Amino acid sequence: MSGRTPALTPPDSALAPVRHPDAPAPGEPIGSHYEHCFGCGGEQPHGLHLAAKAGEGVSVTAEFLVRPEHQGAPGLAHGGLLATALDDTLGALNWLLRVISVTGRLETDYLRPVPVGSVLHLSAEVTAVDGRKIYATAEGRLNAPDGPVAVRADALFVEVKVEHFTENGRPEEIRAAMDDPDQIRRVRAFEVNP
Ligand SMILES: CCCCC/C=C\C/C=C\C/C=C\C/C=C\CCCC(=O)SCCNC(=O)CCNC(=O)[C@H](O)C(C)(C)COP(=O)(O)OP(=O)(O)OC[C@H]1O[C@@H](n2cnc3c(N)ncnc32)[C@H](O)[C@@H]1OP(=O)(O)O
Repeated sequence: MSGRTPALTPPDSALAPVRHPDAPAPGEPIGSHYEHCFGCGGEQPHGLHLAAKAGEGVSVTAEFLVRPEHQGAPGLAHGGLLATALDDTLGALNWLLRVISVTGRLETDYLRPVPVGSVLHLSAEVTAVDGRKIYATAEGRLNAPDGPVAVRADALFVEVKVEHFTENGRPEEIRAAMDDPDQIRRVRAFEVNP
């Protein structure tokens, strides 16, 4: 069902995505792109703590345990957080392409309520690339990798340079990131992209 609106439909000129030769092997953890990220950062106490793994081709998987602090209605996950989980899983695809990109557009379908205590099994894959535009799709299944689909999304990510962050982020966080050797190492991984 991807490509539901024109903005998310790859043009005929779009290319099939190519897995970067240095992408993590299938099953390997991808790691957080930023320790304070709300989606995947380990240093973010209120975050979702998503841990993505590389899949086959240009795909990733992740798991999200829905906790009481994620509620929108009694005992049910908030839809915005579910969109965040999809968005962050899609963001992990950057490591398979070795391209830095940000979400330009995210369209989400909510198919089933997601109770607190559920584990959402997320998967995402790039479907096409057209210049800087990366078309991708994601879904979240309830409690098992082959459980019922509860949420899904189509997305357009747009490739950016590292200046997207350094020129727009609040200076104090940018300075801290640039003083953090681990963060610099993560960004450098993208600079070898041909
Ligand atoms: C030292 C510190 C470094 C820190 C960095 C840390 C780690 C780096 C490594 C990886 C991490 C990277 C990302 C994070 C990953 C996961 C987190 C989850 C993902 C997110 O949470 S990420 C945050 C939310 N995200 C934003 O904060 C974006 C705000 N936004 C913008 O910054 C601009 O808006 C931008 C850049 C999107 C485009 O701007 P732009 O000027 O570069 O390019 P332009 O506008 O020309 O668009 C080019 C072509 O995309 C088409 N296009 C654009 N937008 C579209 C839309 N909405 N719908 C349909 N088509 C669209 C145009 O139509 C055109 O298409 P065409 O070429 O065919 O004309």
